[in-house]
Amino acid sequence: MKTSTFPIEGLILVEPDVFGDHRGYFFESYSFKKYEAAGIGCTFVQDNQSFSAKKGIIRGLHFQHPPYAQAKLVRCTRGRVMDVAVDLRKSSPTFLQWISVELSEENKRQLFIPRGFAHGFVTLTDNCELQYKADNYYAPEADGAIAYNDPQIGVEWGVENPVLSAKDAAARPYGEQDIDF
Ligand SMILES: Cc1cn([C@H]2C[C@H](O)[C@@H](COP(=O)(O)OP(=O)(O)O[C@H]3O[C@H](C)C(=O)[C@H](O)[C@H]3O)O2)c(=O)[nH]c1=O
Repeated sequence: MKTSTFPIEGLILVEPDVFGDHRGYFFESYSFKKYEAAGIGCTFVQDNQSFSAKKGIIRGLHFQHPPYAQAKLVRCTRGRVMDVAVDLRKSSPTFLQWISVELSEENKRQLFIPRGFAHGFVTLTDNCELQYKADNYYAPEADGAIAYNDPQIGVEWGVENPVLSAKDAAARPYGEQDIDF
C-alpha cells in the first residue's frame, strides 16, 4: 500500500495494493499492523456506512466534541465523492484550513482523518456508499456540525444548491459556536 500526506499535519491518504485477475480483484481494506506502520495506529471501535442516492448531496461538516472526538478512516465503496477535512485544532498552523480528495469505488483510496477535524463530503454521482471506521463511539450528546458554506472556512464544494439534512441546513458557522479542540 502507498501512503501520502497533505499540507495539513495528520491527514493521510492510503492507496491499497489491488490484486486483479480474470475474476476481478482483491485488496486488504484494512490491517492494523500495516496501517499502524503507516502512522494510523489508533484502535477503531466502530464501522459506519452511509448511502446517498443522488449527486449533489452534502453531509457535513461534522465532528464530535471532546472527549468524544473521533478519528476516521474513510472510503467510498460505490460511486464517487469529494471528501473534505477541516482542521479545527486551535493551536495548529493550519487552523480552519481544509483539504479535499476524491474517493471512489474506482480509485479505492482511503482518507485518514485524525481527531480534531470536521469531516464532510459531497456526492459526485448518484448512489454513493461511504464506509468509514471511527476510533470513538457515537455520542449524540457530543454531536457537532459547522455550516458547510461557512465563509471563514471557504470549502469549495462545486455544487450550488446541495441536498442537506435538516441538521446540516441549520448548522451555524464556526465563529458562532464554542468548539474547543
Ligand atoms: C453518525 C451516526 C449517526 N447515527 C444515527 C443518528 C441518526 O438518526 C442517523 C443519521 O445520522 P446523521 O444524519 O448524523 O448521518 P450523517 O449526516 O451521515 O452524519 C455523518 O456524516 C459525516 C460525514 C461524518 O463523518 C459523521 O460520521 C456523521 O456525522 O444515524 C448513529 O446511530 N451512529 C452514528 O455514528
